[in-house]
Amino acid sequence: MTRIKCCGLTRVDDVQLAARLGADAVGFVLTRKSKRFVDPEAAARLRDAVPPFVSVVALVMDDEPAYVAEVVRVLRPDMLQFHGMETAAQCAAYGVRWLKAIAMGEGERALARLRDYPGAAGLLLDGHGLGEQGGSGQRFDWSLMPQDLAQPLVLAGGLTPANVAEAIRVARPWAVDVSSGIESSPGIKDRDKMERFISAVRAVPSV
Ligand SMILES: O=C(O)c1ccccc1N[C@@H]1O[C@H](COP(=O)(O)O)[C@@H](O)[C@H]1O
Repeated sequence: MTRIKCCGLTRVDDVQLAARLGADAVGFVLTRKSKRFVDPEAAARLRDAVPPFVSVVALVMDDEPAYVAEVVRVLRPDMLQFHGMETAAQCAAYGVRWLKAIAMGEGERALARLRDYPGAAGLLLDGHGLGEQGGSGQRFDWSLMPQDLAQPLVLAGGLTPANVAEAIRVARPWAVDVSSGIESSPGIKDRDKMERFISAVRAVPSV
């Protein structure tokens, strides 16, 4: 069964809907560089709407260590997602399990970076280019998804209700992560798109 993370939530209703529909994780974007930014206190209020057994992921991107420490203190996320140029040592500095996003915009050349984060709980392959911002709906060549890594891989970037089943068949990820593909506008999730996305993932037979 492919796990599902819905990212970039800014409203309690969307958090509750994602959980009701069966999302395994919800993501809050804590970096001010994003159109989906929520501050640590607002994210903590959203967290209070997350039921048991649904994970809370806090996304940061090349943010100051003091700010990331504040996010950890106020929000108490289950996991941090580093979406910038952070090193493994920087990601590991907070005593919280972490995911590292790998920018797959340059195609095959990006694969070398997958070996740089042995301490990550998982690696998230996103369609943006190195040094560019994620969450922009860009996809990459799913056939580049490695099948021989020990760490769980999360597929992200430009996933939608219409393409996610095919993406899973090609890339065979541990989990998928979606933001813009289930939105009506940045940070505002669309009920119908979220329902169709989660149904499409669940309909793919396990391998
Ligand atoms: O969602 C954002 O605003 C964001 C900002 C900065 C870095 C990453 C961001 N989102 C992450 O990007 C991927 C793909 O998103 P999309 O489905 O293509 O819109 C996903 O992991 C989001 O968590």
